[in-house]
Amino acid sequence: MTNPTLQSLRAQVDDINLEILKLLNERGRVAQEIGKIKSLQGVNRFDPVRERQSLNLIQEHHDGPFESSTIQHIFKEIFKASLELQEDDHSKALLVSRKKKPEDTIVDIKGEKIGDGNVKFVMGPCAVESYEQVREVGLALKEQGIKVMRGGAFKPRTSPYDFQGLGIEGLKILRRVADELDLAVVSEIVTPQDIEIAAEYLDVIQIGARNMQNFELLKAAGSIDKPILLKRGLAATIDEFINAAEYIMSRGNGNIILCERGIRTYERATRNTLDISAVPILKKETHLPVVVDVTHSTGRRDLLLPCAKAAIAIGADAVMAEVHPDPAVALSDSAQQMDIPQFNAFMEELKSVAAKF
Ligand SMILES: C=C(O[C@@H]1C=C(C(=O)O)C=C[C@H]1O)C(=O)O
Repeated sequence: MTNPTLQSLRAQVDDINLEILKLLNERGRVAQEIGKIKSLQGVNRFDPVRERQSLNLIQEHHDGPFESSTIQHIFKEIFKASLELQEDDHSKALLVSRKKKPEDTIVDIKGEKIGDGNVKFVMGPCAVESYEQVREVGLALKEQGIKVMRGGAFKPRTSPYDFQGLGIEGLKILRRVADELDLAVVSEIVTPQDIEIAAEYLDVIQIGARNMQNFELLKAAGSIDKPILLKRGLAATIDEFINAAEYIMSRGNGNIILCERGIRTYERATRNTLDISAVPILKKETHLPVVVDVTHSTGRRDLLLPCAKAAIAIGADAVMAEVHPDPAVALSDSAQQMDIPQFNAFMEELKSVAAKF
């Protein structure tokens, strides 16, 4: 049985809620008017002095039962929401967001269109070691009809004593093989000074996980006319990742491919934890194509295929993985690269999966 007093008190609360609602919206409209005036005057919308005055006035009239701090908190939330209302949608939506551009961005890499609805593959050795090594992998890619080859020339390694890459020499090898075999090449650049020269040799410039928030590098990448493959930082949230892409786009370069490559968690069974749900989130929040790097996310050869299948099933635009003619003697990442027969088997299986999506 419902208590009649409780019922009538709840009816009162409902009436008050509606009154508060009406007043909040009225207040919102007034704040919007104030916002328009401020925008005409060219002054900052956020006005902490004014907010302090309002809080003081509220405090003077406040006599419980709520704590003063509770009231201050509630009103600060109202100020914050009013401030957001004053910002037009235009300034709130990021350039990389779907809100800003509903249709998919397709990144054209020498005719290979990433993000056109068909799954693509970006394969190649972890590091460029020699012309012969890159050419052998390039030929295997060609056999499989793959157009885009990856290969590290500047290698940001955890230990300073590990192989650091061949640098510009490595970029030259990539270019030579790419020209000979009509491939496109992706490689990582680690400092803004190298961007211009790298652009001469590469078709896509990669910004690696460790540099995802190297803002000067992002700005430099935004100022050139080359597609950028941006990897998610090892401990970056999706929001930070999206904002890193915004750095590039806000400088004028909208040809960006996002790469989920695993994040650091407590789990040690894999090198990183592949955040597979980041793929549909990024596709929903942004208009940029998304690739999944199954090699770096798992660090395990036996997991490359199942994770690549998952990536395709969940809507990734491309799969990235590492191939080496002889992984056992590779100068980096020998435990996770595929040899050429393994790569061929991997591709055969994936192509049949990709055909279903
Ligand atoms: C509405 C204004 O803009 C902002 C919002 C405020 C509010 O909601 O009370 C107060 C100050 C500003 O930060 C204003 O300046 O009056």
